Amino acid sequence: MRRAHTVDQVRSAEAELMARLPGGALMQRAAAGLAAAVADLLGTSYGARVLLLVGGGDNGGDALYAGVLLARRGVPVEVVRLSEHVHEAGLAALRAVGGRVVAVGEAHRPDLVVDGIVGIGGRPGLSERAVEALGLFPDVPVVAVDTPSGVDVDTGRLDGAHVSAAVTVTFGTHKVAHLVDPAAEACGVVHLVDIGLDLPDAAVTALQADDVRRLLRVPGPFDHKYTRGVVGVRAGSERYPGAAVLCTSGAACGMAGMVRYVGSAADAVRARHPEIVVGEGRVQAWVVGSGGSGDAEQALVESLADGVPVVADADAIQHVRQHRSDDLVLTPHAGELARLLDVERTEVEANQLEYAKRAAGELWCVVALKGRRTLVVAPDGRVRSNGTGVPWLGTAGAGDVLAGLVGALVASGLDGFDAASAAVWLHGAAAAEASAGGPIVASDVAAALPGVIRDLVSDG
Ligand SMILES: NC(=O)C1=CN([C@@H]2O[C@H](COP(=O)(O)OP(=O)(O)OC[C@H]3O[C@@H](n4cnc5c(N)ncnc54)[C@H](OP(=O)(O)O)[C@@H]3O)[C@@H](O)[C@H]2O)[C@@H](O)CC1
Ligand SMILES: Nc1ncnc2c1ncn2[C@@H]1O[C@H](COP(=O)(O)OP(=O)(O)O)[C@@H](O)[C@H]1O
Ligand SMILES: [K+]
Repeated sequence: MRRAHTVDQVRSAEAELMARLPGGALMQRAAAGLAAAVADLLGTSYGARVLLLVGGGDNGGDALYAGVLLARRGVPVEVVRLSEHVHEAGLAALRAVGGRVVAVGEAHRPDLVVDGIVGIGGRPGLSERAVEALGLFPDVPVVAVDTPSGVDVDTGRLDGAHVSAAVTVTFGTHKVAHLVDPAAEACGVVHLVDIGLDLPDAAVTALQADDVRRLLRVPGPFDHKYTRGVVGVRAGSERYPGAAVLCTSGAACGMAGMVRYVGSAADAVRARHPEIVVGEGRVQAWVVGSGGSGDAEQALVESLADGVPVVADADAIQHVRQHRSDDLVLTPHAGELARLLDVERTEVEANQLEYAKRAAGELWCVVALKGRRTLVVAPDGRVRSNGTGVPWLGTAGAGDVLAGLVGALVASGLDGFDAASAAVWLHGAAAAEASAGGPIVASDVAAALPGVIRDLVSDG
């Protein structure tokens, strides 16, 4: 499990640890991890240069002490100071090993820029001088120290100018901005350096393969189709029969013992999946709304009447205020969540954590806000951010497959929060597998699911 903590949580843990260690020890640990990551990126190329952009806080101190370690290994290091007062001892140590302070405009072209402008003490946005310094070598990759400067660390929002890093080296734990878009995208690849912090429960987590494996229910010797769970799908319409096929394809990933289908696209569903049973019957979970068009409200009402958990997708989502349940999973994209909350789509895209939490709290349900990093939020405020997937997954019908998959996992016995988080992980992994770097359509994602699940459960 990857864990992200808030700035306050990190500061308390740091204070506790610092009280037990000699002064400056944590900064030395951070700097050593940072220098190692930078050296790795520079590789063996002789004479590779590093430019440090250094602000007035301890983030700049980390950058300066990492510069010391790099300079000792023969790397030419230059520093642009972006504050009147930078970490004096760090600067003196760097000068002592040959590091040079240069004015903006005097710097040699570096192979890497190190962003030590601000870290967890930073406010969103950047000063004009910082923007100017970053603009000197726009094509040179940036390694961000702890967080890309300018992002809102506790929310993942972007508000004004910010660093876009190729790599972010962070200390002690991930921060929320590393796992929540749009800031997460600005972090590039995130590398965590352990500095020995003792931390409380995380604000945001990200499941890894082992976590998903532990959640999945593998059939035992005495299981049969009914003990494994039956998932019902009410999806598709005259207008969108394909959504019924895609949603049932996700449901038919093999994790439930049976899939039932109710709706107007029965012929298309049967033609693709002869194993799917058409017609009403007992189910352990319903999936409703994918491509449901005008029939979605009726489908939602009928599904809720069964008193089992319901996954509401697409057209069903806008009706959940009128038809409430306390065992509901919503799978909106930003546009659908915006409609539910009566705000603009761009607002939701810019404040993903806030709006996903708002909907989960207001409607007391699980919300999976789909996107590059899908966020799954429980009504009690727990948040999981998904790290699998590829941009090729942004293709019509991919959401229908996901809704069916969430339903299958709920029917197999997972609660809505675990089902949604495991499903988005598997869905993203299946997309990556199917894509292998190239284009895919939604059916390819569904087709790749059993193989991804097989590899996962047989790996453990
Ligand atoms: N604590 C620890 O044990 C450890 C901490 N570690 C490291 O310390 C970092 C936190 O250091 P920090 O607390 O000194 O804050 P930091 O992020 O450097 O910035 C604060 C300074 O920036 C300024 N400023 C703010 N916003 C700004 C903006 N938008 N644009 C420009 N300036 C802005 C603000 O000045 P102000 O404007 O408020 O006067 C203030 O001077 C942390 O991320 C990690 O790297 C590691 O060594 C491990 C151990
Ligand atoms: N840039 C992206 N990177 C990774 N995944 C993406 C990206 N864009 C969209 N996705 C994923 O693709 C799926 C699209 O679902 P959705 O928007 O509901 O499409 P549809 O309604 O056509 O089925 C979601 O699972 C979403 O998380
Ligand atoms: K930084």
